[in-house]
Amino acid sequence: MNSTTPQVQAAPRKFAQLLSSTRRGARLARLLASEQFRAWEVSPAVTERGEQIVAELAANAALHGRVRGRDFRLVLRLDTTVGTLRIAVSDARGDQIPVLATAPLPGENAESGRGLLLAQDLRSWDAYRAASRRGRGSALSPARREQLWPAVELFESMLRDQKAATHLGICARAAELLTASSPTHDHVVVDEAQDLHPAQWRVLRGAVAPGSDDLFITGDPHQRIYDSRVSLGSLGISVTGRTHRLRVNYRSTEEILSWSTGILSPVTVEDLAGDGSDSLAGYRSLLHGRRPHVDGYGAEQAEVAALVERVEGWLSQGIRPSEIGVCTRFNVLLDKVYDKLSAAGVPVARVRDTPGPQAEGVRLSTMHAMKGLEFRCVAVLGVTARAVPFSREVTPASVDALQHESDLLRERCLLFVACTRAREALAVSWSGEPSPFVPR
Ligand SMILES: Nc1ncnc2c1ncn2[C@@H]1O[C@H](COP(=O)(O)OP(=O)(O)OP(=O)(O)O)[C@@H](O)[C@H]1O
Repeated sequence: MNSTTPQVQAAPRKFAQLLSSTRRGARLARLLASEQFRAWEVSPAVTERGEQIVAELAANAALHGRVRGRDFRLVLRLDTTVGTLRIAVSDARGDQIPVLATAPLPGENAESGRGLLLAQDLRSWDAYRAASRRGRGSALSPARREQLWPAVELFESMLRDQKAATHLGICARAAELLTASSPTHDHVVVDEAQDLHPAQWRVLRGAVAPGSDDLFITGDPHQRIYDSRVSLGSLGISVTGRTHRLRVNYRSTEEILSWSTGILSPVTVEDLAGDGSDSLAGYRSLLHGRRPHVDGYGAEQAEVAALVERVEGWLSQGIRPSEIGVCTRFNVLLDKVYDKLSAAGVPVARVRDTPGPQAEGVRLSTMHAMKGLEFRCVAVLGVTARAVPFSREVTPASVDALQHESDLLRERCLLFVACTRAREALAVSWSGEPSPFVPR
């Protein structure tokens, strides 16, 4: 059996069909899936990927898992709780279970461990075989690398066939072109540096010649919400003796700041340059206000109802709707908030629709999209043990203990980012069991 899960937002549905283990059956699987995605109004981008996945898995079931007279099974499922489309193809050979990998495949976003290929700019089998994971994450054995390499080549050839490229692939190519040419810029200013991938750093490094005023970099390692661990020195960016730490916060009140700092206080965070640890010691605000409201509810409905009341309370104090931000881990809960606030006559606007500063409406956003924003009042909803950390985003400790810790830290930072968007008032809530990251 094979399965995979591209991301979408859709209502809960299931489709299951038995098909003959033949080329014709595999073709039919693709057509049926395509029809089903259309009926479910799945976005064209996800439909396209979904069709390819069904075609690949069904072809494998017909080719490698064939048993005369037995069908293979296609199951499509839209999961509303987290907004995923799950595709499962079970071949007819239930007696021959494939060997499961004990470690996850590398993703795109880290210097070592996940994303090794682009992070270290590895272009050939020889380079991949010799690459070091720099003591982070569990090492991949030569045998496992040998298994993985054909998948890398297959992926790249599929991209070539479709004349497509990944974002980081384009960065790698851009860096290559810049390295081969003269620098294109005199100065480069970088913000939110903590979330840049090594492939993106290489583009910036290539754009400007090393010098005293080459790169001006700002970032906060406590706000790292993507898996981008970087050693700037190894990318030719020297920061030693050139850094300045900003310790006064002019955005949030001391009450909001010290409560939010409690989210990160149990852990150590690697510094921006990737050569040591950073801390929030001495980080302070000159502003004062009320302590954050931190509340648990028995059910999500009650939590959303309380949010509506809280927003109405803020509005009655003369705060404009656009000065209020509401965020959640997932769009599913955000949709419910949207409906309830609208039903109560409160204007709303989604951050993903990039409303201009003049646009009316309480801003609704996922925690990820809150990065870099600020509001007079912020409500962070759905801070449950199930959502933060979100287990599907966390590598099991049994697979890779170091990656597990790193994934948990990223989820912790996400909550920190969401809470520190508030200037004057912060309300944090959940229903059922609270997130273990909520300070006690
Ligand atoms: N020296 C200052 N005096 C008064 N207000 C300031 C000062 N510096 C910044 N601010 C205010 O503090 C808030 C945060 O500033 P800014 O967005 O530059 O911070 P930041 O470090 O980029 O934050 P983050 O990385 O968390 O998004 C803004 O509302 C800004 O106007």
